[in-house]
Amino acid sequence: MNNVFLIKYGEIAIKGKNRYLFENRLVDTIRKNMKGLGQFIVRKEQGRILVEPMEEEVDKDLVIDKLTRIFGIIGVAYGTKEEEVSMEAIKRLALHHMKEKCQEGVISFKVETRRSDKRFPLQSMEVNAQIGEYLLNELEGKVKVDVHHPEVLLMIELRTHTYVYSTTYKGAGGMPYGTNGKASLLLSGGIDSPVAGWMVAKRGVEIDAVYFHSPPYTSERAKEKVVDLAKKVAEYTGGIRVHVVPFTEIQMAIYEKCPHEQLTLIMRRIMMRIAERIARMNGNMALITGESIGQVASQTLQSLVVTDNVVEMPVFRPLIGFDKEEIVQISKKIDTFETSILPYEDCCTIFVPKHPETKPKLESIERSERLLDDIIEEMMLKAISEMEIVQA
Ligand SMILES: Nc1ncnc2c1ncn2[C@@H]1O[C@H](COP(=O)(O)OP(=O)(O)OP(=O)(O)O)[C@@H](O)[C@H]1O
Repeated sequence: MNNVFLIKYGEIAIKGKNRYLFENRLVDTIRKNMKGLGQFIVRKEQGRILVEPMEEEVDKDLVIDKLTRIFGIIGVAYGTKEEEVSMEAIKRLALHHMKEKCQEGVISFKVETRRSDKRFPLQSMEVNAQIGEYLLNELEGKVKVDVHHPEVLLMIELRTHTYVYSTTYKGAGGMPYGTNGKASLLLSGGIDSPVAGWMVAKRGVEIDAVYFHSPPYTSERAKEKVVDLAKKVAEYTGGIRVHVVPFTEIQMAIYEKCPHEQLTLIMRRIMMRIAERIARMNGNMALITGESIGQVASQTLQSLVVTDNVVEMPVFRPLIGFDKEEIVQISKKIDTFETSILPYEDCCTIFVPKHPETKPKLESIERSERLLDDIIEEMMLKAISEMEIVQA
């Protein structure tokens, strides 16, 4: 009898001929994320992925915490396994499991069997009945069957081997990371952009991040905060590269040359242009931001349209229709909230105009940007050549 983690996956099971590619990717991600937690065998078996510890001592809670963060997994069960598929094997596992549950004070149970190996001579219902009866006899007086509200739902899975468990922990859902192309996230130190990145990564898109840093107006701590946020999101993805782009000179130039009510928008458009170039350098197909309609002046519909107009790549804004409270809820769930609310300055807030334009006209913004024509290309190239890449 061995301990085993059974991985249940959802959507990828319906991907037809591509199914094995998605499964293999999920197996790879699991292997990668288990590093540092011990030695494990990770393998596929008829619609499940099994993670088997090779050592006696594993921190079960830590492993479950890691596994339930991996995109593509909908549930993780911790149970026991016997090599053979037989009534004797099922009985050994079931009795062992229910004895442990009795010690925890459990008395009522129900047996449910999944028989993916149809060669097994008994039907699922017959297995349920026979194992139920066996447990009642073996644990006489200590347990009873309750088919409506059992304290323990004892699950038996008959695949190439026999598995028994009773608790399934909810997984992150979504699609296996890296199965849906690559995109660049414009990551600031706020609440929204880490959530936006997490949401797109959850759909299987591999992400890297671009952060615009404006020393001395933004401190080293502000930069570390952004890297910390990327690390939090990386707990779901298995690592994120953060491109830290020096932005002070560009910001000062905009401040000196352009109308102040247009500062934020022009700055945002230049951020987009630089991010698009970095994305191309990395073979990425799209940009991601944390904007939602109407949240601040630079996020009115008109502003978003003017921002998009400067790049060719599609810009994904997964939070577009979300209220702040809804975004906060997700950021708490994925554990970025506490870091996001740390009070370090943001390069956008420092140069914020007193009266920002809320209904910008593209022609007017482009006219102002022409004031930067003779310097901006060189400045953008310099910023990209001086950017620092931090592995989060
Ligand atoms: N310094 C920066 N570096 C990289 N991206 C940025 C930066 N500042 C803003 N962005 C991008 O622009 C979007 C809008 O920024 P803005 O400051 O208007 O919104 P916000 O509500 O503060 O967003 P967030 O909470 O993500 O900071 C952010 O979600 C982010 O994607």
